[in-house]
Amino acid sequence: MSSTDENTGVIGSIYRFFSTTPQIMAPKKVTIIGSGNWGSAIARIVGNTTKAYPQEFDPEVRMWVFEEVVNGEKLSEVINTRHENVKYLPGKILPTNVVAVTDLVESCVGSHLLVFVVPHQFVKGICEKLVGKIPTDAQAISLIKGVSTEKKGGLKLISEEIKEILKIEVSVLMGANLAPEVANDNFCEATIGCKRKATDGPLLKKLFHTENFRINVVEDAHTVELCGALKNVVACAAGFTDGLGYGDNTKAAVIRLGLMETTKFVEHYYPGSNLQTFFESCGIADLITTCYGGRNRKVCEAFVKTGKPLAEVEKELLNGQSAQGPLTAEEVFLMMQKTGLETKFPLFTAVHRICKGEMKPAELVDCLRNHPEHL
Ligand SMILES: NC(=O)c1ccc[n+]([C@@H]2O[C@H](COP(=O)([O-])OP(=O)(O)OC[C@H]3O[C@@H](n4cnc5c(N)ncnc54)[C@H](O)[C@@H]3O)[C@@H](O)[C@H]2O)c1
Ligand SMILES: O=P(O)(O)OC[C@H](O)CO
Repeated sequence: MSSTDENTGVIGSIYRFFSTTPQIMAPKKVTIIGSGNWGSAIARIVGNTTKAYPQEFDPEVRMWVFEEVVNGEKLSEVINTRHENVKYLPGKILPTNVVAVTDLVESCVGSHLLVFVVPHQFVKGICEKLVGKIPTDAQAISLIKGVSTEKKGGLKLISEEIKEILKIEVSVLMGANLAPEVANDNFCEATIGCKRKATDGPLLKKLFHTENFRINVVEDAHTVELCGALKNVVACAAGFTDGLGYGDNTKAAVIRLGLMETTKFVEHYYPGSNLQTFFESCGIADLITTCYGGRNRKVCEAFVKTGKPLAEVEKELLNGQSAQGPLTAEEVFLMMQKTGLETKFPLFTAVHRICKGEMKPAELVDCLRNHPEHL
């Protein structure tokens, strides 16, 4: 269009109308990528908030389901007819506007808000399948607690992995959120880490904030995400000390030393983090809940008590759910090893070595006793 067309006649009027009138945004379509224990619990919230804010969100929420057959029935069909994820969140009804879709690409086509909530080892493969299939102006929020499985050294967050592959903005949501308790509508808090807090924060908050799920939005997204990932490693240590028969004082020491290592780790990889972020739900609160009530704790306690391999106890205790701590401990250890940092993080390192059978669980307490925080 020439500058003359912009200023004169009917075309000029139309041009001026569209360039001066605020754009009416179409309601955004939301897809939940994942339908495990947390994916299903969050679908109960997102299904309701999208209905409550029709100007902001399209009320139909698609949920990508990794198909499996449960008691002779396809899980996706059970979800779409009885509105219950009978395998990963039995006994809790999902809102009827949450629709299970088994084709990943189909579940995301036209969606402007992608909620990633799968065990972290599956993220890369999922994102690669979505390249070129989602709107270029889509954004994502990751609820995944883990780090990238990329093993070439250096640290890569899950949000960075998603952003790198899909070229979209990625925020995170972490917090003290045991899925069964959230699905029970018990009061709790969560933290959204959003680098574009002013522009994206309000919409993301609307998608998750409810009476019983209180959201705080902060800009320090790297810290929020790393707190979520590393607390799973600390939870393993808590499980080991539980398995060894130590009490709550020992667990409190695990939590405190785990927090000290977490702050140091974040400071090493993302200098300039905000100390206040560790006092959000994603920080100290998640450490507490996970070290008392989480699956990582449970599996690691049973590992010590039974002497069975971790994979076996996970299978026996979690019915297809996944404990992310041992894998995260390995990924974190490999990153630290590259730069000779492992001695500075003895708790993280010990968790990895115990999971791998290179160290006896009982040696963890020596490691806590000689922790650099006591020197
Ligand atoms: N469960 C919780 O209490 C909770 C709370 C907060 C955050 N999180 C985090 O949320 C993320 C997802 O956890 P979750 O509890 O929803 O999952 P989950 O532990 O219930 O994992 C099972 C899910 O993995 C899927 N799956 C299995 N094989 C797959 C494959 N090859 N490809 C893709 N998916 C596959 C299953 O279909 C199922 O949906 C994790 O990072 C976890 O740390 C969990
Ligand atoms: O059951 P876990 O150990 O995966 O922990 C679940 C949540 O992350 C707790 O906030």
